[in-house]
Amino acid sequence: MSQRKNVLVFRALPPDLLERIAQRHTVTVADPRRAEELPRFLAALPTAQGLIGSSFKLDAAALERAPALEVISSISVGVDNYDLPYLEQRGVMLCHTPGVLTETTADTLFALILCASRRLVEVANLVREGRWVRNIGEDLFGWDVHGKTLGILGFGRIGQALARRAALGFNMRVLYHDPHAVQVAELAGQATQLPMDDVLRRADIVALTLPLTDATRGLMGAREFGLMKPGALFVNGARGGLVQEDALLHALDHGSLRAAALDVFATEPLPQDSPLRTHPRVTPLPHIGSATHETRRAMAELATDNLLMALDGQRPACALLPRR
Ligand SMILES: NC(=O)C1=CN([C@@H]2O[C@H](COP(=O)(O)OP(=O)(O)OC[C@H]3O[C@@H](n4cnc5c(N)ncnc54)[C@H](O)[C@@H]3O)[C@@H](O)[C@H]2O)C=CC1
Ligand SMILES: O=C(O)C(=O)CO
Repeated sequence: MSQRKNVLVFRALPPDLLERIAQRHTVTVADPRRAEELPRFLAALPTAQGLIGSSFKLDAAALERAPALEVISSISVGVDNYDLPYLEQRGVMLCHTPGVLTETTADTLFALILCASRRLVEVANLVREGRWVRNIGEDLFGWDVHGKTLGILGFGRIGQALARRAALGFNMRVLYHDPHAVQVAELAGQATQLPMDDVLRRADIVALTLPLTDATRGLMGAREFGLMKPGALFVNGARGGLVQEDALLHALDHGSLRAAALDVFATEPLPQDSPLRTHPRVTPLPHIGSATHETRRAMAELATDNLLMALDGQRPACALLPRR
């Protein structure tokens, strides 16, 4: 039996998974985003050997307070909340949850495309608010999705799952840009790799499915929105920091972007005074890409497995750091 260690759980876990961890290790549960739990979180950091959670920025300054740390098990595939060079230099293991959320997140992205194109929220509100008093007219018509060209920036797990839905289910042409992508057999002939600017110029719908890193921060700015086709739809299901939000708003109000469908924002939760919250041509979602019962459960299970393996001195398949 390996040594009992200190685990700090910084996001709610299902009780049975918490119990699995508690059978082997000493657990503190404290969500630093709740003001009343922050003192407990800070008090547990100095002795924590394992951290498990998500949606909280753990930068070098925060992690300096955790000198005993051996592993962070993130309940997410995106790892932009962590300072990777710092973790690497300290030799802290970082694990994440790739794969188990791919299909659900691609479903969400496709739902966003359909929602914004067919103006589903707008017309549902019309019915709810008792404003459906005659047949709707052209002012509320939407735009077809089938047969259009979808541009995908980031052709990894989620980008490819989105492409499958588009090409195989909706007869769409798929253009993508990804410096590291390999063509997937089932999409051969239906998805074409192009330079990013060409994807932007030619797509009716542009979707972001790439990670937020120092190299991709602010990727979509005035120049990039300016390259997009007049009347195009912009969809972000990856990270808000990929987009210069002022440039997006400018493209909506003064450029020729038709609409934006966004699951993610530079600051989350979206501030009350953000113009993106109420813009009539923005469909905003509260970062629900992976938020189904089944998928969140699968993510929590995988993250728990990763944590327990790492604390046992093994390297889980989902370890990103230390690099091999
Ligand atoms: N909205 C939500 O709830 C969710 C958001 N995400 C976000 O989606 C991202 C992607 O997830 P996966 O598909 O699993 O990751 P992945 O690693 O399988 O795919 C990302 C792809 O982006 C590519 N890429 C990197 N830099 C690029 C660039 N400059 N231009 C074009 N492509 C570039 C990579 O080569 C890779 O193929 C995550 O990092 C996360 O931030 C993931 C899950 C849920
Ligand atoms: O896993 C991620 O990166 C998310 O954004 C939430 O599922």
